[in-house]
Amino acid sequence: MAEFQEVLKQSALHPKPAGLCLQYGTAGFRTNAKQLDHIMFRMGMLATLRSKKTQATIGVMVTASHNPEEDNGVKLVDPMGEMLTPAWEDYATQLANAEQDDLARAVKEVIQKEILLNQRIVESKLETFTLMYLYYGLVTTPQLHYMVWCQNTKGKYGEATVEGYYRKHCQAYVQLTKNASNRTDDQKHLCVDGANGIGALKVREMEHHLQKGLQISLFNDGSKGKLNHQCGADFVKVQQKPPADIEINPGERCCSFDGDADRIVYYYTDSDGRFHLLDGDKIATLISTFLKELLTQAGLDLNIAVVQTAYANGSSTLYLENTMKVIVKCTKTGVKHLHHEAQKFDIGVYFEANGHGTVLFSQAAVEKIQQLAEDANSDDTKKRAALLLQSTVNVINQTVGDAISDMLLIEAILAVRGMTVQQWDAMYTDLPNRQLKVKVSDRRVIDTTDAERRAVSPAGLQDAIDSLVKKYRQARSFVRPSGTEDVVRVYAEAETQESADALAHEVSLAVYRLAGGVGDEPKPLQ
Ligand SMILES: CC(=O)N[C@H]1[C@@H](OP(=O)(O)O)O[C@H](CO)[C@@H](O)[C@@H]1O
Ligand SMILES: [Mg+2]
Repeated sequence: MAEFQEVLKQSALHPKPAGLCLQYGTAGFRTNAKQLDHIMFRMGMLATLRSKKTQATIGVMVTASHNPEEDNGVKLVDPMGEMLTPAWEDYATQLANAEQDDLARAVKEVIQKEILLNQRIVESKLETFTLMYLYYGLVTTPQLHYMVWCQNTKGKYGEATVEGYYRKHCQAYVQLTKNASNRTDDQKHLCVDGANGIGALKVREMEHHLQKGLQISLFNDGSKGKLNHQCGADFVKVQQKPPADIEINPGERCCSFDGDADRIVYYYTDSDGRFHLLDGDKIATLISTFLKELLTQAGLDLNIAVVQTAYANGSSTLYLENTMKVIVKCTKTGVKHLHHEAQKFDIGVYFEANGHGTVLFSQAAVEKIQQLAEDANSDDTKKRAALLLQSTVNVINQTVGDAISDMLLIEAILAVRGMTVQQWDAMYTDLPNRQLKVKVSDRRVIDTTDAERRAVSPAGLQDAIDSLVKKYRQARSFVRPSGTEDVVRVYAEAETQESADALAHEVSLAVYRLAGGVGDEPKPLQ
C-alpha cells in the first residue's frame, strides 16, 4: 500500500539526469543502464495506474533485449499479454521526462484523464492505491507476456506460472510430433545459441518436458560470454554469419535467440563453408505453408495472411503471393503494427525479417478447428489435419513473438513434414541485400509513407532513390528513421550482392547529402 505523497517522496531518491529526454518506443525505454534509475521507478508508478485503469494485472519487463550488456530497458505488458496501448506510451514518455518538481502534476494528469475521469481530485485525499506485486524473477519477455494473459483470463488458456508455460507448450510439441517418432537422434538434434541471455537458462529448465523429442546442444548459455556479444539473433541476422565460438558441422541445424528470447533465426553452413540464414521471412513461409496445407486437408474455409514489413526479402513476398497464393500485408516496422494487422484475419502469421513474430488464431478459427477435431464423423485425413492445427494453436505463444515457442513449432513442422533445414531453405532463394546506417543531425526530417517504403521528405530524396534503383536489376531500396537508435536505416536488395552493396551505398550518400548527414561521407563497402 502506498500513499501518493509517499510515492512522490520516494521518487526523489531516483532523480532524472538533467537534460535527459527519452521516448517510449517500439522497445519501451532502452538505453545505457546508468540512465534508467528514474525510468524504472516511474514505470512502476505507471504500471500501477494502468492496472488501476484496466482492473487487471499488468506486466513490467526489465530487459536489454538484443542490445549490448551495458544497456537495459523496461516495457509494460497490457492485460491480454499485448504491448502497451499507444495512448499510454505517450503517458510513459511524459512521466519519464517530467522534471522532479513537475512529476506530481504529470502523474495527476494521468489519474484525472484515465482513472478518476470527471471526479475532482482532492489534493490531500488522493486515492490510496493498493498494489499486489507478483514477482516472477528471471523469465523471458514472452513468458511474462504469456503469464499476464493467463492471469487476466483466469487460467482459461493455461496456468500463469513458468511451469505452466513449459507444460502447455511442450505437451503441444509432443502431440504435434507423435507420429514422427521414427526420427533419428540426428534429425532431432538442434544447436541453440542462447545469446548469453535468459533464453539459455529457460531452455535448460524446459528440456525434460519435451520427453526426448528434441536433442538440444546449447551454446552461449551465459556461463562465460557477454550478453549479445558476437552472438544472438541480431548479430547473426545483421552480420549474416554464425556466432563466434560456435563449432558447427556442415549441414547442422542451428538457431539463435536474442537476449530476452523474443526473436529467433535459423541457419546452417553447407559443405563449402557457405553460411545460409533462415530469417523471419523464411520462418513465416514455413509456418504459413504448413498451415495452408492443413486447412486444405481439413476442408476448413479460414483465411490466412502473412504480415511483413518493408524489410522482408522481396523473394519471400513473391513466393508467398505468387506460388503459395497467400495474402501478404506490409506494415510499418515494430511488432505492434504487425500484430494489429494479423488480428484482422482468421489466421495471421506475422514476422519481422529479424525473427520476431508469431501466429494469431481468431476465436472463430479456434472454435472451428476444435469442432472438427472432435467431430466423430470426419474422415481420417480431416481429423489428422484438425488435430495438428489444434496442437499448433497450443504450441504457439499468441501474445507476442517467442523464440522458444517459435522454435518448438518450427521443429515440429520439420518433423511432421520430414523436411531438412536445406529443403526448407530451398523454398525460395533470398535476394542479396544490405542494411546500412547513416548519421544525420535530426532524423525526424525523414518522413515516410506506404508502410515506410517511400520517403515524402526531405524534398528530392525519394526521386534520388528511384533513379538509383533503376540502375540495378530486381532492385528495391528504402530509408526510414530508426525508432530505437539515432540513425537513418538504409535497406537495399538487388540481383547480386555487389549490386545490393553498391545501391545501399549510393542511397546512403543521397541520405547524407539531402537529409543533413553528420561526420564523414559514407564510404563504399569493401
Ligand atoms: C530493421 C530492424 O530490424 N529494426 C528493428 C528495430 O527497430 P528500428 O526502428 O529499426 O530501430 O528494433 C525494433 C524493436 O526491437 C524492431 O521491432 C525492428 O524490427
Ligand atoms: Mg528482444
